[in-house]
Amino acid sequence: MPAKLIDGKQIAADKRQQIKVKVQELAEKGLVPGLAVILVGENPASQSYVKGKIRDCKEVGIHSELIRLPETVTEEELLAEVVRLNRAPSIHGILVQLPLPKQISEDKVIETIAPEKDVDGFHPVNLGKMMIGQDCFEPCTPAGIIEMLHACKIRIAGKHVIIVGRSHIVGKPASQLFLNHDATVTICHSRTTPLAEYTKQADILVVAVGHAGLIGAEDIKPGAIVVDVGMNRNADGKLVGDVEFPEVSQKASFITPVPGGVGPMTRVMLLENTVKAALASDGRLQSESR
Ligand SMILES: Nc1nc2c(c(=O)[nH]1)N[C@@H](CN(C=O)c1ccc(C(=O)N[C@@H](CCC(=O)O)C(=O)O)cc1)CN2
Repeated sequence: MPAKLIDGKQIAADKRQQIKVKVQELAEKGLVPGLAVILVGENPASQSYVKGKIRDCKEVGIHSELIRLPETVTEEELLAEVVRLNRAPSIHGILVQLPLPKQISEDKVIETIAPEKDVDGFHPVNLGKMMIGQDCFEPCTPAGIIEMLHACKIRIAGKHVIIVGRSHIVGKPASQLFLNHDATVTICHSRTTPLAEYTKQADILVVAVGHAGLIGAEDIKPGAIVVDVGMNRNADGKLVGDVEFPEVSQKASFITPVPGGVGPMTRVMLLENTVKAALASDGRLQSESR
């Protein structure tokens, strides 16, 4: 029987609706959540992702500011912008779109964002808190994956989760989040050989490498739950994941599509983190933020 589709687009749309209601309630209490997005340069993919984030904010009533800086901006100038936003009372969340040009240290930029405004969840303070199970901003892609599994009533506790990819944005934080949800976690990467010997053991397989066609039907066990985080353009310019969807969907029990799977969830978790940051900033409403 073919796998059930995990419809990230629909799950994210439902969640946006809930967030919109929450934002309206907060606005009535005098709190309008605010997100600042910094976009450096003209990378077409980044421009399109940022446009989507600003559109999402408008849809749910979050105040947004887009700060565009040229490709040639210096690290000092970018850091000064982050410091200004750290101090801006109407801004509760700051996101610097990645990747950044090579003259700028991404680590330095992320470490300059105030942890309480780090709605991307990339600051070492938030990553450290996540590691020890404290309340924090969880990185949007891993948090979105957990959220979509919950929405499909897929139990995580006790499952063997195999994550292929060890990036700071997805693989590493995803492994920690799954562990926090009582999964048994294995991380695989470019030096893991033979990869298929590992992926075939997964109850839940998360693939976040950026290599089209990396995982075929022979690489999974029957009934596995497959989450495809990959985003690649094929020869026809079509967006595809890391998983061979037509064949893998015949063997898996659940599968996420690309597009329409993890991507929309990443976007909606940013809105959720921004509302959380706004709530935490307001002494009157702090009890609602937990
Ligand atoms: N500061 C950050 N930079 C980057 C992040 C991030 O979480 N924070 N993640 C990625 C890009 N990204 C968000 O910024 C992102 C990528 C893709 C999507 C998405 O909705 N994809 C759609 C397809 C879009 C298309 O057609 O091109 C989908 O999968 O359906 C959302 C967010 C790197 N940088």
